[in-house]
Amino acid sequence: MPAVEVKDVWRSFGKKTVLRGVSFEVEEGEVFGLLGPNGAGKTTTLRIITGILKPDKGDIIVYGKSVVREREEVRRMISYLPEESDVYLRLTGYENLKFFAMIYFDDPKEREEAIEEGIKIANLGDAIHNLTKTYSKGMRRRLALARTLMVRPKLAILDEPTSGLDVYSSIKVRDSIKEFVKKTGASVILSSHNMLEVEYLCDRVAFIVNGKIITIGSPEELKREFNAKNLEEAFVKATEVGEGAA
Ligand SMILES: Nc1ncnc2c1ncn2[C@@H]1O[C@H](COP(=O)(O)OP(=O)(O)OP(=O)(O)O)[C@@H](O)[C@H]1O
Repeated sequence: MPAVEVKDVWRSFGKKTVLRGVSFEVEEGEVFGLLGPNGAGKTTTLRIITGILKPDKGDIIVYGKSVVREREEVRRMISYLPEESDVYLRLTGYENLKFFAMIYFDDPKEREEAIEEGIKIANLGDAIHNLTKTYSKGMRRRLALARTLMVRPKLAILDEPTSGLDVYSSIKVRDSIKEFVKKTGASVILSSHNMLEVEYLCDRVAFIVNGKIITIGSPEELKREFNAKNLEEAFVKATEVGEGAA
């Protein structure tokens, strides 16, 4: 059984159809990337998988449970890093982690373990005890990622985890994601515009254009399929075909 089955998902906003029958599967322990031009429907797809948005048609099955019919059960398995996630600026990094651990866990031991895990993932050293309003963008993003992963979800959904970060912060974020998957065996679905990131992190990638999946494969398979030197070239070739066809 796949960890996640996205089945023929459709979604419109007003008259605009944004997702047109999106389907894909993600295995347990797999990092799956959604790549597509601006406005292709990546964030909408991710938000529908989390249950924040409802599909007009279709369903998503997460570890055997339907997002549409068993939303609460699914939500307990998922943790979501939105593209614009921010942290509470009047709290320290540590207090941010504690706050989220308190929302998530009733058991004090589980809470403490999550906070410890969050401190490790954020890897901010003594700055974890500083107010987050003094943090750089990269430090805030690492804290937001820590808060997302520390609760050990079975499925982490990460919307452009390194968007706007410099190369050093990006490397730290990517390494944390890799480490998380290795340690927990969880699945990850992420969206990104960064081809290097996708090649480094993702076992398989879906190219999405105009709300439709054009192709799915490992970075190596996609390069072969489009006779491309790198994923960027494969992406350009695939999306030109997709946009023309749409
Ligand atoms: N709540 C909403 N109301 C109306 N239109 C929306 C809403 N959310 C998304 N859209 C539209 O749906 C389309 C897809 O948006 P989405 O954010 O899913 O794309 P994306 O692939 O994540 O883009 P980007 O790479 O720019 O983040 C866009 O045209 C967007 O304007």
